[in-house]
Amino acid sequence: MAFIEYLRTRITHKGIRIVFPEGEDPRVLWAAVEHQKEGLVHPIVIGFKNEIEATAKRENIDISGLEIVEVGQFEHNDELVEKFVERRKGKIDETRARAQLHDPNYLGTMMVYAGYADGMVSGAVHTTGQTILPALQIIKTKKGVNRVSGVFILFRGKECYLMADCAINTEMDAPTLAEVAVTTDEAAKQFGFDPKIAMLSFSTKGSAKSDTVKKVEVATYLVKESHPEIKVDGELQFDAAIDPEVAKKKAPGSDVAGQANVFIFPNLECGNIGYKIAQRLGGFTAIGPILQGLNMPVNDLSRGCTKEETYQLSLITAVQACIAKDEQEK
Ligand SMILES: CC(C)(COP(=O)(O)OP(=O)(O)OC[C@H]1O[C@@H](n2cnc3c(N)ncnc32)[C@H](O)[C@@H]1OP(=O)(O)O)[C@@H](O)C(=O)NCCC(=O)NCCS
Ligand SMILES: CC(=O)OP(=O)(O)O
Repeated sequence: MAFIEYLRTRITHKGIRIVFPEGEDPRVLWAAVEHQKEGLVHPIVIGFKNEIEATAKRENIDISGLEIVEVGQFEHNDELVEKFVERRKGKIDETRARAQLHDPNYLGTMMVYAGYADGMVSGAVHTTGQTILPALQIIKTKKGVNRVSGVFILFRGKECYLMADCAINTEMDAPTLAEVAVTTDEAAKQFGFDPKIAMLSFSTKGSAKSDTVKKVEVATYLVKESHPEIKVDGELQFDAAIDPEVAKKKAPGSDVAGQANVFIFPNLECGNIGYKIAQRLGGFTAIGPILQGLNMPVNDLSRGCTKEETYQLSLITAVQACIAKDEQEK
Protein backbone atom coordinates (compact mmCIF):
# COMPACT_ATOMS: atom_id res chain seq x y z
CA MET A 1 0.00 0.00 0.00
CA ALA A 2 1.31 3.47 -0.81
CA PHE A 3 2.49 5.41 2.23
CA ILE A 4 -0.20 8.10 2.05
CA GLU A 5 -2.95 5.50 1.74
CA TYR A 6 -1.45 3.73 4.75
CA LEU A 7 -1.56 7.00 6.73
CA ARG A 8 -5.27 7.37 5.98
CA THR A 9 -5.91 3.94 7.48
CA ARG A 10 -4.22 5.16 10.68
CA ILE A 11 -6.82 7.89 11.33
CA THR A 12 -8.65 5.74 13.83
CA HIS A 13 -10.52 8.48 15.70
CA LYS A 14 -13.41 10.53 14.31
CA GLY A 15 -13.34 14.33 14.17
CA ILE A 16 -9.60 14.88 14.74
CA ARG A 17 -9.15 18.68 14.59
CA ILE A 18 -6.04 20.07 12.94
CA VAL A 19 -5.44 23.81 13.19
CA PHE A 20 -3.65 25.66 10.36
CA PRO A 21 -2.43 29.10 11.51
CA GLU A 22 -1.54 30.23 7.99
CA GLY A 23 -5.01 30.19 6.40
CA GLU A 24 -4.22 32.94 3.89
CA ASP A 25 -1.54 30.82 2.18
CA PRO A 26 -2.92 29.03 -0.92
CA ARG A 27 -1.08 25.75 -0.19
CA VAL A 28 -2.43 25.68 3.35
CA LEU A 29 -5.95 26.59 2.30
CA TRP A 30 -5.89 23.87 -0.38
CA ALA A 31 -4.73 21.26 2.16
CA ALA A 32 -7.39 22.30 4.69
CA VAL A 33 -10.13 22.10 2.07
CA GLU A 34 -8.89 18.67 0.93
CA HIS A 35 -9.42 17.45 4.49
CA GLN A 36 -12.85 19.05 4.62
CA LYS A 37 -13.85 17.30 1.38
CA GLU A 38 -12.41 13.96 2.50
CA GLY A 39 -14.04 14.08 5.94
CA LEU A 40 -11.34 12.11 7.79
CA VAL A 41 -9.84 15.14 9.55
CA HIS A 42 -11.62 18.34 10.65
CA PRO A 43 -9.58 21.40 9.57
CA ILE A 44 -9.62 24.75 11.39
CA VAL A 45 -7.88 27.65 9.68
CA ILE A 46 -6.63 30.77 11.43
CA GLY A 47 -6.38 34.03 9.55
CA PHE A 48 -8.16 37.19 8.50
CA LYS A 49 -11.41 36.17 6.86
CA ASN A 50 -11.22 38.75 4.06
CA GLU A 51 -7.68 37.63 3.16
CA ILE A 52 -8.65 33.95 3.25
CA GLU A 53 -11.61 34.73 0.99
CA ALA A 54 -9.31 36.63 -1.36
CA THR A 55 -6.91 33.66 -1.55
CA ALA A 56 -9.83 31.29 -2.14
CA LYS A 57 -11.18 33.46 -4.95
CA ARG A 58 -7.77 33.87 -6.60
CA GLU A 59 -7.00 30.14 -6.39
CA ASN A 60 -10.53 28.98 -7.15
CA ILE A 61 -10.85 27.07 -3.86
CA ASP A 62 -14.34 26.50 -2.46
CA ILE A 63 -14.17 27.37 1.25
CA SER A 64 -17.87 27.15 2.04
CA GLY A 65 -18.38 25.54 5.44
CA LEU A 66 -14.68 25.80 6.38
CA GLU A 67 -14.11 26.63 10.07
CA ILE A 68 -12.20 29.92 10.25
CA VAL A 69 -10.85 31.47 13.45
CA GLU A 70 -10.00 35.15 13.15
CA VAL A 71 -7.00 36.32 15.14
CA GLY A 72 -8.28 38.24 18.17
CA GLN A 73 -11.82 36.90 17.71
CA PHE A 74 -11.54 33.35 19.09
CA GLU A 75 -14.52 32.83 21.36
CA HIS A 76 -12.39 31.25 24.12
CA ASN A 77 -9.62 33.86 23.92
CA ASP A 78 -9.86 34.88 27.61
CA GLU A 79 -9.50 31.26 28.68
CA LEU A 80 -6.43 30.92 26.43
CA VAL A 81 -4.87 34.05 27.98
CA GLU A 82 -5.40 32.65 31.47
CA LYS A 83 -3.99 29.22 30.57
CA PHE A 84 -1.03 30.78 28.75
CA VAL A 85 -0.06 32.90 31.79
CA GLU A 86 -0.46 29.89 34.08
CA ARG A 87 1.65 27.64 31.82
CA ARG A 88 4.51 30.15 31.50
CA LYS A 89 4.61 30.61 35.32
CA GLY A 90 5.94 34.15 35.80
CA LYS A 91 7.57 34.34 32.34
CA ILE A 92 4.66 36.25 30.80
CA ASP A 93 2.00 38.59 32.21
CA GLU A 94 -1.62 38.93 31.08
CA THR A 95 -1.04 41.95 28.83
CA ARG A 96 1.82 40.29 26.95
CA ALA A 97 -0.02 36.97 26.72
CA ARG A 98 -3.04 38.71 25.20
CA ALA A 99 -0.80 40.50 22.69
CA GLN A 100 1.11 37.32 21.84
CA LEU A 101 -2.14 35.52 21.03
CA HIS A 102 -2.40 37.86 18.02
CA ASP A 103 0.47 35.82 16.59
CA PRO A 104 -1.34 32.96 14.77
CA ASN A 105 1.32 30.42 15.82
CA TYR A 106 0.79 31.24 19.50
CA LEU A 107 -2.99 31.14 19.01
CA GLY A 108 -2.84 27.77 17.22
CA THR A 109 -0.47 26.31 19.79
CA MET A 110 -2.68 27.49 22.66
CA MET A 111 -5.73 26.00 20.92
CA VAL A 112 -3.93 22.64 20.92
CA TYR A 113 -2.77 23.05 24.52
CA ALA A 114 -6.27 24.00 25.73
CA GLY A 115 -7.95 21.15 23.82
CA TYR A 116 -9.66 23.18 21.05
CA ALA A 117 -7.57 21.36 18.44
CA ASP A 118 -5.76 18.00 18.41
CA GLY A 119 -2.72 19.12 16.40
CA MET A 120 -1.24 22.04 14.50
CA VAL A 121 0.55 22.45 11.16
CA SER A 122 2.33 25.70 10.32
CA GLY A 123 5.58 26.95 8.78
CA ALA A 124 4.62 27.37 5.11
CA VAL A 125 5.03 31.10 5.65
CA HIS A 126 6.80 31.42 9.01
CA THR A 127 10.37 30.34 9.79
CA THR A 128 10.96 27.23 11.87
CA GLY A 129 11.86 29.37 14.90
CA GLN A 130 8.62 31.40 14.64
CA THR A 131 6.59 28.23 14.13
CA ILE A 132 7.93 26.02 16.88
CA LEU A 133 9.01 28.34 19.70
CA PRO A 134 5.41 28.57 21.02
CA ALA A 135 5.28 24.74 21.13
CA LEU A 136 8.62 24.49 22.93
CA GLN A 137 7.41 27.04 25.50
CA ILE A 138 3.82 25.86 25.94
CA ILE A 139 3.41 22.23 24.81
CA LYS A 140 6.89 21.29 26.08
CA THR A 141 8.72 17.98 25.89
CA LYS A 142 7.32 14.58 26.81
CA LYS A 143 8.45 13.02 30.07
CA GLY A 144 11.91 11.52 29.57
CA VAL A 145 12.79 13.66 26.50
CA ASN A 146 15.25 16.55 26.84
CA ARG A 147 15.34 17.96 23.32
CA VAL A 148 12.68 18.11 20.63
CA SER A 149 14.06 17.29 17.17
CA GLY A 150 12.73 17.23 13.62
CA VAL A 151 12.42 14.16 11.41
CA PHE A 152 11.53 14.00 7.72
CA ILE A 153 9.84 11.07 6.02
CA LEU A 154 11.13 10.85 2.45
CA PHE A 155 9.48 8.70 -0.14
CA ARG A 156 9.90 7.99 -3.86
CA GLY A 157 7.74 5.18 -5.21
CA LYS A 158 8.15 2.28 -2.80
CA GLU A 159 11.37 3.66 -1.26
CA CYS A 160 10.80 5.28 2.15
CA TYR A 161 13.37 6.68 4.59
CA LEU A 162 13.55 8.78 7.74
CA MET A 163 16.13 11.51 8.35
CA ALA A 164 16.80 13.49 11.56
CA ASP A 165 17.57 16.00 13.00
CA CYS A 166 16.90 18.19 9.98
CA ALA A 167 15.25 21.10 11.75
CA ILE A 168 15.82 22.06 15.36
CA ASN A 169 19.02 21.56 17.34
CA THR A 170 21.79 23.92 16.30
CA GLU A 171 24.17 22.33 18.84
CA MET A 172 24.22 18.58 19.44
CA ASP A 173 26.54 16.73 21.80
CA ALA A 174 26.74 12.92 21.91
CA PRO A 175 23.86 12.44 24.42
CA THR A 176 21.60 14.74 22.34
CA LEU A 177 22.49 12.85 19.17
CA ALA A 178 21.73 9.57 20.94
CA GLU A 179 18.37 10.95 22.04
CA VAL A 180 17.57 11.98 18.45
CA ALA A 181 18.25 8.37 17.38
CA VAL A 182 16.02 6.95 20.12
CA THR A 183 13.09 9.31 19.43
CA THR A 184 13.43 8.72 15.68
CA ASP A 185 13.34 4.95 16.27
CA GLU A 186 10.07 5.46 18.16
CA ALA A 187 8.64 7.69 15.39
CA ALA A 188 9.67 5.18 12.71
CA LYS A 189 7.90 2.37 14.55
CA GLN A 190 4.79 4.55 14.98
CA PHE A 191 4.65 5.00 11.21
CA GLY A 192 4.97 1.32 10.43
CA PHE A 193 8.71 1.08 9.69
CA ASP A 194 11.13 -1.60 10.86
CA PRO A 195 13.89 0.92 11.66
CA LYS A 196 17.55 0.21 10.98
CA ILE A 197 19.42 3.29 12.11
CA ALA A 198 22.68 4.56 10.64
CA MET A 199 24.55 7.14 12.72
CA LEU A 200 26.09 9.10 9.87
CA SER A 201 29.58 10.58 9.61
CA PHE A 202 32.35 11.16 7.07
CA SER A 203 34.06 8.11 8.60
CA THR A 204 33.12 4.41 8.77
CA LYS A 205 34.17 2.40 11.82
CA GLY A 206 37.22 4.49 12.62
CA SER A 207 38.41 5.13 9.06
CA ALA A 208 38.99 8.75 10.07
CA LYS A 209 39.75 10.34 13.42
CA SER A 210 38.31 13.63 14.69
CA ASP A 211 36.26 15.01 17.56
CA THR A 212 33.10 14.94 15.42
CA VAL A 213 33.69 11.29 14.45
CA LYS A 214 34.20 10.50 18.15
CA LYS A 215 30.90 12.26 18.95
CA VAL A 216 28.99 9.96 16.57
CA GLU A 217 30.84 6.90 17.88
CA VAL A 218 29.95 7.81 21.49
CA ALA A 219 26.33 8.56 20.53
CA THR A 220 26.05 5.11 18.88
CA TYR A 221 27.45 3.50 22.02
CA LEU A 222 24.93 5.39 24.19
CA VAL A 223 21.98 4.22 22.08
CA LYS A 224 23.15 0.59 22.13
CA GLU A 225 23.76 0.71 25.87
CA SER A 226 20.46 2.34 26.83
CA HIS A 227 18.27 0.60 24.20
CA PRO A 228 19.78 -2.77 23.24
CA GLU A 229 16.60 -3.58 21.28
CA ILE A 230 17.23 -0.76 18.78
CA LYS A 231 18.90 -1.75 15.50
CA VAL A 232 21.59 0.90 15.21
CA ASP A 233 25.17 1.12 13.98
CA GLY A 234 27.80 3.81 13.50
CA GLU A 235 29.70 5.67 12.71
CA LEU A 236 28.87 5.06 9.05
CA GLN A 237 29.31 7.03 5.84
CA PHE A 238 26.16 7.34 3.76
CA ASP A 239 27.38 4.89 1.07
CA ALA A 240 28.21 2.28 3.71
CA ALA A 241 24.80 2.83 5.32
CA ILE A 242 22.75 2.34 2.16
CA ASP A 243 24.74 0.23 -0.32
CA PRO A 244 25.21 -3.49 0.56
CA GLU A 245 28.36 -3.80 -1.62
CA VAL A 246 30.06 -0.81 0.00
CA ALA A 247 28.91 -2.03 3.41
CA LYS A 248 30.69 -5.37 2.85
CA LYS A 249 33.95 -3.51 2.31
CA LYS A 250 33.66 -0.76 4.89
CA ALA A 251 31.60 -2.30 7.70
CA PRO A 252 31.68 -6.11 7.37
CA GLY A 253 29.53 -7.91 9.90
CA SER A 254 27.26 -4.91 10.58
CA ASP A 255 23.56 -5.80 10.71
CA VAL A 256 22.59 -2.22 9.76
CA ALA A 257 25.18 -1.13 7.20
CA GLY A 258 23.92 -1.58 3.64
CA GLN A 259 20.30 -1.80 4.75
CA ALA A 260 19.68 1.33 6.83
CA ASN A 261 16.35 3.11 6.41
CA VAL A 262 16.80 5.73 9.16
CA PHE A 263 19.62 8.25 8.93
CA ILE A 264 20.78 10.31 11.90
CA PHE A 265 22.94 13.24 10.85
CA PRO A 266 25.85 14.42 13.01
CA ASN A 267 24.68 18.04 13.01
CA LEU A 268 21.91 20.32 11.76
CA GLU A 269 23.91 21.57 8.77
CA CYS A 270 24.16 18.02 7.38
CA GLY A 271 20.56 17.21 8.28
CA ASN A 272 18.90 20.23 6.72
CA ILE A 273 21.13 20.27 3.63
CA GLY A 274 20.95 16.48 3.26
CA TYR A 275 17.17 16.18 3.20
CA LYS A 276 16.85 19.07 0.75
CA ILE A 277 19.36 17.41 -1.63
CA ALA A 278 17.35 14.18 -1.54
CA GLN A 279 14.18 16.19 -2.19
CA ARG A 280 15.44 18.56 -4.87
CA LEU A 281 17.96 16.38 -6.73
CA GLY A 282 16.81 12.91 -5.77
CA GLY A 283 13.13 13.43 -6.53
CA PHE A 284 11.94 12.36 -3.09
CA THR A 285 8.79 13.78 -1.53
CA ALA A 286 9.78 15.16 1.88
CA ILE A 287 7.17 15.32 4.64
CA GLY A 288 8.16 17.28 7.69
CA PRO A 289 9.83 18.33 9.76
CA ILE A 290 7.73 16.20 12.10
CA LEU A 291 8.54 17.30 15.64
CA GLN A 292 9.42 14.42 17.91
CA GLY A 293 9.46 14.51 21.69
CA LEU A 294 6.63 17.05 22.16
CA ASN A 295 3.66 16.38 24.45
CA MET A 296 1.16 17.09 21.68
CA PRO A 297 1.44 17.09 17.88
CA VAL A 298 2.68 20.37 16.42
CA ASN A 299 4.50 20.17 13.11
CA ASP A 300 6.48 22.52 10.94
CA LEU A 301 6.60 22.88 7.15
CA SER A 302 9.36 24.17 4.93
CA ARG A 303 8.54 27.53 3.36
CA GLY A 304 9.37 25.76 0.09
CA CYS A 305 6.64 23.12 0.62
CA THR A 306 4.05 22.15 -1.96
CA LYS A 307 0.31 21.99 -1.30
CA GLU A 308 0.56 18.18 -1.40
CA GLU A 309 3.33 18.14 1.24
CA THR A 310 1.19 20.44 3.40
CA TYR A 311 -1.70 18.00 3.15
CA GLN A 312 0.59 15.01 3.82
CA LEU A 313 2.13 16.60 6.92
CA SER A 314 -1.33 17.36 8.28
CA LEU A 315 -2.28 13.72 7.72
CA ILE A 316 0.80 12.70 9.75
CA THR A 317 -0.22 15.20 12.44
CA ALA A 318 -3.66 13.62 12.59
CA VAL A 319 -2.08 10.15 12.95
CA GLN A 320 0.05 11.48 15.83
CA ALA A 321 -3.12 12.92 17.40
CA CYS A 322 -4.81 9.49 17.15
CA ILE A 323 -1.79 7.84 18.78
CA ALA A 324 -1.90 10.46 21.57
CA LYS A 325 -5.61 9.78 22.12
CA ASP A 326 -4.97 6.03 22.27
CA GLU A 327 -2.25 6.62 24.88
CA GLN A 328 -4.58 8.82 26.97
CA GLU A 329 -7.29 6.17 26.85
CA LYS A 330 -4.95 3.42 28.10
C1 LIG B 1 14.36 26.00 17.98
C2 LIG B 1 14.90 27.36 18.29
C3 LIG B 1 13.99 28.42 17.68
C4 LIG B 1 14.91 27.57 19.80
O1 LIG B 1 15.34 28.87 20.02
P1 LIG B 1 16.38 29.21 21.17
O2 LIG B 1 16.74 30.64 21.10
O3 LIG B 1 17.45 28.18 21.16
O4 LIG B 1 15.46 28.98 22.38
P2 LIG B 1 15.78 29.34 23.88
O5 LIG B 1 17.09 28.78 24.29
O6 LIG B 1 15.55 30.81 24.08
O7 LIG B 1 14.62 28.52 24.60
C5 LIG B 1 13.26 28.89 24.49
C6 LIG B 1 12.46 27.80 25.14
O8 LIG B 1 12.43 26.67 24.28
C7 LIG B 1 12.99 25.55 24.93
N1 LIG B 1 13.80 24.83 23.93
C8 LIG B 1 14.71 25.34 23.07
N2 LIG B 1 15.16 24.36 22.27
C9 LIG B 1 14.53 23.22 22.63
C10 LIG B 1 14.55 21.88 22.17
N3 LIG B 1 15.31 21.47 21.15
N4 LIG B 1 13.76 20.98 22.79
C11 LIG B 1 12.95 21.33 23.80
N5 LIG B 1 12.87 22.59 24.27
C12 LIG B 1 13.65 23.52 23.70
C13 LIG B 1 13.85 26.09 26.06
O9 LIG B 1 13.96 25.16 27.10
C14 LIG B 1 13.05 27.32 26.46
O10 LIG B 1 11.96 26.93 27.27
P3 LIG B 1 11.51 27.88 28.49
O11 LIG B 1 11.26 29.25 27.92
O12 LIG B 1 10.25 27.21 29.00
O13 LIG B 1 12.62 27.87 29.48
C15 LIG B 1 16.37 27.53 17.76
O14 LIG B 1 17.14 26.51 18.30
C16 LIG B 1 16.46 27.51 16.26
O15 LIG B 1 16.24 28.55 15.61
N6 LIG B 1 16.81 26.34 15.66
C17 LIG B 1 17.03 26.23 14.24
C18 LIG B 1 15.73 26.26 13.48
C19 LIG B 1 15.97 26.34 12.00
O16 LIG B 1 16.04 27.43 11.43
N7 LIG B 1 16.08 25.17 11.33
C20 LIG B 1 16.31 25.11 9.91
C21 LIG B 1 15.04 25.08 9.11
S1 LIG B 1 14.01 23.70 9.50
C1 LIG C 1 12.52 22.61 7.31
C2 LIG C 1 13.10 23.81 6.67
O1 LIG C 1 14.20 23.80 6.16
O2 LIG C 1 12.31 24.90 6.72
P1 LIG C 1 12.54 26.23 5.83
O3 LIG C 1 12.81 25.75 4.45
O4 LIG C 1 11.26 26.99 5.98
O5 LIG C 1 13.69 26.97 6.43
